[in-house]
Amino acid sequence: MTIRIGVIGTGAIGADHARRITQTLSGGQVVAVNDVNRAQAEAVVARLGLDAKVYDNGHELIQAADVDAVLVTSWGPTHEEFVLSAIKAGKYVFCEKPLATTARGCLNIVEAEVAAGQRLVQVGFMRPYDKGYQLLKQAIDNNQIGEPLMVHCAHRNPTVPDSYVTSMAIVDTAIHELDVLRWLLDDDYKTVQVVYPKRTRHRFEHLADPQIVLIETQKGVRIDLEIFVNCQYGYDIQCSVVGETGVANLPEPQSLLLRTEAKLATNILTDWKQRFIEAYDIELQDFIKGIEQQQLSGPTAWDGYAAAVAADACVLAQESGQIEPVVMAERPTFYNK
Ligand SMILES: NC(=O)C1=CN([C@@H]2O[C@H](COP(=O)(O)OP(=O)(O)OC[C@H]3O[C@@H](n4cnc5c(N)ncnc54)[C@H](O)[C@@H]3O)[C@@H](O)[C@H]2O)C=CC1
Ligand SMILES: O=C1[C@@H](O)[C@H](O)[C@@H](O)[C@H](O)[C@H]1O
Repeated sequence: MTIRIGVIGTGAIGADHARRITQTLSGGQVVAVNDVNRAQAEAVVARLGLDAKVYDNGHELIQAADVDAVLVTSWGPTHEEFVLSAIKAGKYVFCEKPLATTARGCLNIVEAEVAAGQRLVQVGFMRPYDKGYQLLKQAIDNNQIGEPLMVHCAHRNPTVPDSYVTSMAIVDTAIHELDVLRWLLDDDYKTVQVVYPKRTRHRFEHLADPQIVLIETQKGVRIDLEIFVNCQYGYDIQCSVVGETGVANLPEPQSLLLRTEAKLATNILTDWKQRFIEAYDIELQDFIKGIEQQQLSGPTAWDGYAAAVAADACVLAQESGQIEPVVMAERPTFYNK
């Protein structure tokens, strides 16, 4: 059985997901694409040699009888309407982060999915599929470092475009940590605060960069998360969990270690697409497998909501300079593990 997939938004990650479905994964075929920039959708069809219809409107694509499942990879503010439309049509939907740009928007999706009575939504949080994060989780779950007490994280991008504004450090970038740390620690968040170090000169005037997010979890773990999106030198993701009896560090991506010209050197990646390439493959393969088995198991709409609640609190904290509470709705039993 081949799952017929429609892709809404054929920009950077939409095109990359279409490529992996077509060239790397099994069980799926891209049969429909849509982008507000039609020429871009047509270019992706041509470049990947897809046998896919180009739709003028994402909602029409969702309704199409020959589309079994939908990938929402358009800009964040459009996600909620497309995911709701897919749920209404009873179709499986993989939505890139953020599930919606506000917690309220995510809750609308949660409520629609619960009312549909079936898990239809998987959120594109790929880090729980990353082998490095899985090793970290095993170390914690197997009590190799004792009870986690503190986590030190860094999320560094070499540069960002000038359309990137201060709140995007949270809703676009830190959202990955806000998701993966809940999963890693099996915990939820209690409070957040954002503090601003000295600003780098390698940024646009409107952007506060870097930023440090300070988080307290419900179990009392303290997290410091550095977001530095114009760090110049590479795409660098760090995570170090300090427990009562040891420390577990996120492994570096595999890279050749060179001894030459009196130097010990290894390359640092510069592109998020490469850093998590395997995790993206595995998450989407898992989505396709989940549809085949009619049981999705990846990050849920509730996970999307939980990250968004924390993100909303962080954005408030960016503006207030205060410690802000993270207040979640009660989790529907539908999402019990
Ligand atoms: N999981 C991850 O690591 C990553 C996730 N993302 C997420 O994926 C989404 C897309 O990001 P990128 O591909 O980097 O952006 P992009 O700007 O390269 O592509 C987005 C595409 O969506 C199209 N689009 C916008 N509104 C639309 C609408 N109403 N209907 C149809 N098409 C529409 C745009 O024309 C554009 O081609 C964002 O939500 C972003 O946060 C992006 C990069 C990495
Ligand atoms: O999701 C992503 C981008 O949208 C975001 O802009 C980057 O900061 C992240 O590192 C990348 O993983």
